[in-house]
Amino acid sequence: MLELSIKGRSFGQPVLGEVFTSVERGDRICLLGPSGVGKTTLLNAIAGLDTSIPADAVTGRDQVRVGYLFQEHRLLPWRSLLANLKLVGATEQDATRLLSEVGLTGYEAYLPDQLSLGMARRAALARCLAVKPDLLLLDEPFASLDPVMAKDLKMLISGLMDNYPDMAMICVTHDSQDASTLANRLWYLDGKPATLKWDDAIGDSFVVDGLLAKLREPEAAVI
Ligand SMILES: Nc1ncnc2c1ncn2[C@@H]1O[C@H](COP(=O)(O)OP(=O)(O)OP(=O)(O)O)[C@@H](O)[C@H]1O
Repeated sequence: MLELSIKGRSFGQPVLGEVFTSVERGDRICLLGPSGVGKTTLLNAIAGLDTSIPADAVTGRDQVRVGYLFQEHRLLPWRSLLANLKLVGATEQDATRLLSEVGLTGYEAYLPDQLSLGMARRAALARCLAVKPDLLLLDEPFASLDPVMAKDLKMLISGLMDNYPDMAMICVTHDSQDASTLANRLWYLDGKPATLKWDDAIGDSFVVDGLLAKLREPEAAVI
């Protein structure tokens, strides 16, 4: 679906190094890596938001609709949830259904600021789905949520991925458990400049933890 041949990205100093990989339909990728390594930078490059990255570094993007769940919800605060979804092209019926899919039936007329953080994030997720994405980019969707809300959102995302089997997902997280709950593939980004030190299918959390421990060893091999 997408071929990445990113040559690098610097902000004064190099952040991303070469990233060559692909994303296929149905991929559920967890993107892990140390804080500040360049995970959001990579998502922005994939989404086409970073104009410093040449367009031909991500082949196939013209045919791929992207839904991007940013760290902050970015809903228009003066519009109702229903109106926020309609603004990106959803019909009234689809917007109502999507809000129901994320557990927000009854909140259609609410403004984003009238919601809890977890609810606002679910509303933003519904807006992502309203564009009928082929690729869902999730940037730390569970950050700042209490454990119960985070678990609910994880189950919601996992269920959505089952309901939309052709959709691909790249989810940035700091929690290796999320990789085994949500993903079938792991990207581990590390180094200065950062490259993918691991890009492969994954198994359970025990395997992920062991793998990450190995990758974090200073002499870890670069793939
Ligand atoms: N617009 C920008 N201008 C200058 N520096 C930037 C910009 N965007 C990112 N950076 C720098 O690039 C590096 C990588 O940032 P990025 O947000 O991609 O990391 P991250 O892995 O997503 O971090 P975290 O896990 O803490 O969210 C950081 O050192 C950051 O300061």
